[in-house]
Amino acid sequence: MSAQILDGKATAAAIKSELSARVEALKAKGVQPGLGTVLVGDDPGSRWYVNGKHRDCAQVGIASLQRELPETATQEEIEAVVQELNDNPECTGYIVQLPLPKGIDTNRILALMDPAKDADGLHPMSLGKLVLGETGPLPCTPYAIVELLRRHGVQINGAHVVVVGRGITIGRPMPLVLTRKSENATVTQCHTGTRDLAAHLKQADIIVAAAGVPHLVKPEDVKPGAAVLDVGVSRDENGKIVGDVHPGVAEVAGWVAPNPGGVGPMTRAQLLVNVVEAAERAAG
Ligand SMILES: Nc1nc2c(c(=O)[nH]1)N[C@@H](CN(C=O)c1ccc(C(=O)N[C@@H](CCC(=O)O)C(=O)O)cc1)CN2
Repeated sequence: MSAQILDGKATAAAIKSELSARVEALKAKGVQPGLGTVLVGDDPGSRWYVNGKHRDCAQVGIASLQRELPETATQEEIEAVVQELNDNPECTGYIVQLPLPKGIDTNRILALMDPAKDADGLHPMSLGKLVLGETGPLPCTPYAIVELLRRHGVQINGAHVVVVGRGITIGRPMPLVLTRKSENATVTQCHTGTRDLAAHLKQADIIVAAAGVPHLVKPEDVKPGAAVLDVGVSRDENGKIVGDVHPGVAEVAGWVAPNPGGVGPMTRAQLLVNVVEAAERAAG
């Protein structure tokens, strides 16, 4: 038996169509949402993600403000762009594309952003709100994962979720999102230093694989019927994505979020949700 697909492309398209109506309603009140992006350096993957975010904005009626700096940009030059977006009234929300080049203090850049314009949920104040159970923007990929599961009817309430990874955009915030009363999951956080990862994975109703280790999750590690979301990105010698989940897992799991085509497109859609929600909050 083969797993059902958690189709991120189709689900993202549905979310974007819902957002178009909400953007129209904002415009009718005289509010034009505008997403800013800060891209530093020439990593082709980051450029692709940022261009995709602006294509999405055009589709739903959100204005775009694109800022680019060379790989050699200094901390001060990046901070000047962040300050400009903080002060720019046309920018209602923005993101700094990660990772930043080596030598740049990422946490200092994130902390300098106006928290009211944090579209990524990665400002220390937004992460603090998440810990405290207050309303604020959620980090886009954890938000995307919850929404992808919810819209496919996969039960999160009471589920045992094993998250593999501890990076800033997924692994760290994921358990905070899943253990909120509204999601009510029980979470085990694993990472590349976990002893006997397979024993933890075997217990999971839902697996979120975000370690960046090709084919880390193998078919024999997965409980039959579990939902498995592949969020790891490694590249083979031809530049093709190799995920954290072995293709054979689809024969054991009940649900699989493929990579590409699963959580990635949903991450972009949830960024737009954050932009629209912030504009709605500001419009009152
Ligand atoms: N400031 C941020 N930086 C990064 C984030 C983030 O949420 N905020 N997440 C990732 C990159 N990312 C968004 O920025 C992202 C990753 C993947 C996709 C996506 O649609 N992927 C496609 C495949 C694309 C390919 O072939 O390379 C898919 O999964 O189908 C969108 C956005 C790190 N940085």
